[in-house]
Amino acid sequence: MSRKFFVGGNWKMNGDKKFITETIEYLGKANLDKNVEIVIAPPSIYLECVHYLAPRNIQVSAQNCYSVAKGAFTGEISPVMLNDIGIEWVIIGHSERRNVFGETDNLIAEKIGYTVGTGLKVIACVGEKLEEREAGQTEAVVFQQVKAINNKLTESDWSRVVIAYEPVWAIGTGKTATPQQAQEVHEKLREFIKNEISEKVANEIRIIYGGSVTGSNAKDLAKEKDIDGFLVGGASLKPEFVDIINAKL
Ligand SMILES: O=C(CO)COP(=O)(O)O
Repeated sequence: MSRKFFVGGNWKMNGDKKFITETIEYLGKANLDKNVEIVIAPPSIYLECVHYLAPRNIQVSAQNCYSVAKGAFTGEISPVMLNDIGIEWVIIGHSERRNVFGETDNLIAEKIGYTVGTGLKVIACVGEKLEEREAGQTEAVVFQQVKAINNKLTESDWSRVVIAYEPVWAIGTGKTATPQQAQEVHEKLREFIKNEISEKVANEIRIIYGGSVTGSNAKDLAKEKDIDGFLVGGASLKPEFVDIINAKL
């Protein structure tokens, strides 16, 4: 079963108009692996601008959205409105949303369920904290996160979802999971999905890794059989993002 390699660049709350112009120009000129699905996620205020400027081989993602179409939810982003401006992807459940903004497994599952129903595609993030890993709870935590999402999805909805395994201890810390550590969790997640959802979903779903991915560690991570791509934070703001996209070449 071959799954298309997927590389997402999560800019988080970074970038300005000058950065966008320069980055789009740089990515537009770069030689990018044609077999890779590439998605960049700028802050919401720049979504339309990046969508307008981005070369055709690069899709655009929001970093978050809410679980209803419209209403009295000051400051929130509607999946229906993302569709309206031509955005195809949304990151939901990022660890910064979970840990800085207190989003629960349940809220994240609600958001993913609603968003996939509107026709958008979702990068659903899961991952354990350092203390959970040290307590031997990694599997229990990520399985529970996936289970909560599955409660809100049908089997066919999963074709619109990419799972990003992002161990919280590896995000923005420079402490990348080793290829073996990441592969181990990815493999277990795939097995869990096979038992909990279906063999088809387990075979087809992309499970990508995030957490201090760089131009120099991407190649080794990309060799692992259950690592189907990356969700990149800091390095997606730098020219080395191209090396990450091209990690399979
Ligand atoms: O959170 C991440 C991507 O969503 C990872 O961030 P870093 O690549 O900066 O560790």
